[in-house]
Amino acid sequence: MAREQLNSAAYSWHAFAERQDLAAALAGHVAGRLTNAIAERGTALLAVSGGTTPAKFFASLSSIPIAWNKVTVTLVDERCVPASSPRSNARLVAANLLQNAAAAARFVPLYQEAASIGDTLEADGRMLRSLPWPLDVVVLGMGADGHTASFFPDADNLEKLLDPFSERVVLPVHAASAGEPRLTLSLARIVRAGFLALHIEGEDKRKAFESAMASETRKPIRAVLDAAERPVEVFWAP
Ligand SMILES: O=C(O)[C@H](O)[C@@H](O)[C@H](O)[C@H](O)COP(=O)(O)O
Repeated sequence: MAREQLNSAAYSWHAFAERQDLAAALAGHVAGRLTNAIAERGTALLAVSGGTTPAKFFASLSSIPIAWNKVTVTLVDERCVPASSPRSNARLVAANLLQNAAAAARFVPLYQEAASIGDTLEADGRMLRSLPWPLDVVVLGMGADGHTASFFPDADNLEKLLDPFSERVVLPVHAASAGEPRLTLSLARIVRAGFLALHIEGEDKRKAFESAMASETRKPIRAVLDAAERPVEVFWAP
């Protein structure tokens, strides 16, 4: 059960005593939204984040018996590394989400090895534009620096990444703090999602989120909340 629920115009806060309880609750919400989308339009489009936080949530969601054969899964962002790399978000999703019932889902990666990032972008742009937009569900993570997706505060094209009116689907990211070059869905695509969740764990991230909400300096996570068409559902556990 959620321990506390706080609301503001930009977000709803759902706190859980245990990370496993959060994983089960978030998985239930996401499965319900995907099922509604399939009922309404015959298909559902889900974008998930990578990193170290989502594994429990992915495992819980993978076991829920919905019409996964009508679900397309893609990534919020990706490191520009081969799918065999331990840094790959596609590898994380394959190993943790596209299992059990969810193995029937279609997965569309963000990054495909190519001669250059430019070639990748062109191929991705074509492939991703063919997806059944808009996103029905997006699950974001957040770093302690207030980044989400690959909207890193030190990205050399941050203004373009955070443009809520961008026509772009996927954008390249070069940021010293990101490690390798990244690809990310544009903020404009993310904020139109029917259900936008932020999944964070630990005291550091709770403090980072609260700081980003209170700070005059607009962190990327705040830009997403401000531009979101619906309140963002924040799921947090210690
Ligand atoms: O590719 C990524 O790393 C993610 O998409 C990124 O946005 C992630 O959600 C945050 O960096 C939090 O990562 P952790 O879950 O590892 O703290």
